[in-house]
Amino acid sequence: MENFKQDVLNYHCLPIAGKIQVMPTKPCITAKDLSMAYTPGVALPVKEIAADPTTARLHTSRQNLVAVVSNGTAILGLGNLGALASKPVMEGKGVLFKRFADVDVFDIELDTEDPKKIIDIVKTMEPTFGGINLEDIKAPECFEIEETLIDICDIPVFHDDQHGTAIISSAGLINALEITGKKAEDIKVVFNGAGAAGISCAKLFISLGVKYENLAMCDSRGVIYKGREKGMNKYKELFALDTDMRTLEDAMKGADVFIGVSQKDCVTPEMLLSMAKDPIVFAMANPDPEITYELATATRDDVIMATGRSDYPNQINNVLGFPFIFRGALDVGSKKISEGMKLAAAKALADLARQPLPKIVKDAYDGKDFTFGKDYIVPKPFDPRVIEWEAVAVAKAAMEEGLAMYPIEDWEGYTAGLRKRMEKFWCECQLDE
Ligand SMILES: NC(=O)C1=CN([C@@H]2O[C@H](COP(=O)(O)OP(=O)(O)OC[C@H]3O[C@@H](n4cnc5c(N)ncnc54)[C@H](OP(=O)(O)O)[C@@H]3O)[C@@H](O)[C@H]2O)C=CC1
Ligand SMILES: CC(=O)C(=O)O
Ligand SMILES: [Mg+2]
Repeated sequence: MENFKQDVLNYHCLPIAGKIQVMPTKPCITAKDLSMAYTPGVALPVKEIAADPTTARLHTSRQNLVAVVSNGTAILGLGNLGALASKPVMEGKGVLFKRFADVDVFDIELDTEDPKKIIDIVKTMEPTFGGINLEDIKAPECFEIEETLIDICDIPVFHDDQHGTAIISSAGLINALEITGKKAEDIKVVFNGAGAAGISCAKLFISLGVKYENLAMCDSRGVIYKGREKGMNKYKELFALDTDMRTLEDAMKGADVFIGVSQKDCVTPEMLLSMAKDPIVFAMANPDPEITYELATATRDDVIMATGRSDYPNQINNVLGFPFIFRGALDVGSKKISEGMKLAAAKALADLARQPLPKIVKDAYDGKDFTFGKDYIVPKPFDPRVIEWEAVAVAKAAMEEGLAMYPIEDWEGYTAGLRKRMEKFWCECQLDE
């Protein structure tokens, strides 16, 4: 553990501080290059864009540039540690955007908790970016911020902790239900955490067929029930149950599914033992889950267990979402990321996990094979097929909903282009046919 700590700090510090840098995409070596990149030549694209703003897509890097915006009020499960402390996570999101989907990122850490200020700043930055990924902004402020920005911006605005998490956990749920033979309409689901991630996951679960009355939501004060007065807001109110249950312990009895988007160690072995047969447990608090993988699997051998971490089976983490969802949305020039696009992403991920694994993925995981089942319900982030399945599904859904400004006609060509584009990250590997 001590070694890992030092390795992580060294990774961040050496050989240069931080995890991302800006690189030019054009040479600037000769006097002619200089006169084109900068004045006088640069005046030409300026005039083109002023005359027709859509040409910014051709003359600038805007269409491939996403702002990862945070104020550090809900950094992972570590809480409100402020804008500056959130920067390693936001740089990390930038690394993942680039590494998994070749999307460029500026991380923007805003030193304010005032939703109106955040809305104003982000809206003002719209000319710079092709999309906005909000990150680690706590509930309930995150809802107002995202809803308003979606309304007033002409580029996709997506709060990753809400929808990224909802998409991946929906993919995991679809497959865990298939494995256990349970049906969405019949299951009892308990949420621990009624913030950004919890509320959004619950909404997407409802779209998958889970019934409102079978969904018990808990927050730091326990079960959210009708008539509760303390610690409520209009988003929690949507899920208030007519029930006598008051504690997480009450809610867990007989439940089929537990979704943890709260804090570490909230779930005890006794709670897990009180769940129904073949329980599905997604303990997604980061970096430490609501119950550890070791404890959960030692407590019950029929559990389907997932965490948000990469060092255990079944990583349910929004890394499987935001890079690929933005890739698809940016490529068709979608102004929004709709419910249809989110569901398409979830279904693509669920379908992909059912396919046999190519060699490249086994190689990335020390030769291990993963077959669809209890310990492999969602694809691995290093699976190069994720971009082809998920970005394509998202782009197609945007087109079907009439949201695409730049529709794609040649899907084979687009998919081949994605594969080519990612080759620089996979240069030493070969895909099995
Ligand atoms: N695996 C993944 O991909 C992701 C995981 N997460 C994880 O989910 C967690 C929440 O993130 P997010 O929704 O953005 O944060 P928010 O701050 O928006 O919400 C946190 C919620 O957790 C509740 N909570 C806090 N402590 C407890 C507790 N002891 N018992 C029950 N509920 C509790 C809060 O209750 P109250 O409303 O009463 O304050 C609140 O409802 C974090 O641990 C984060 O790392 C988030 C996004 C993605
Ligand atoms: C994964 C992530 O976004 C979080 O835990 O907040
Ligand atoms: Mg987050």
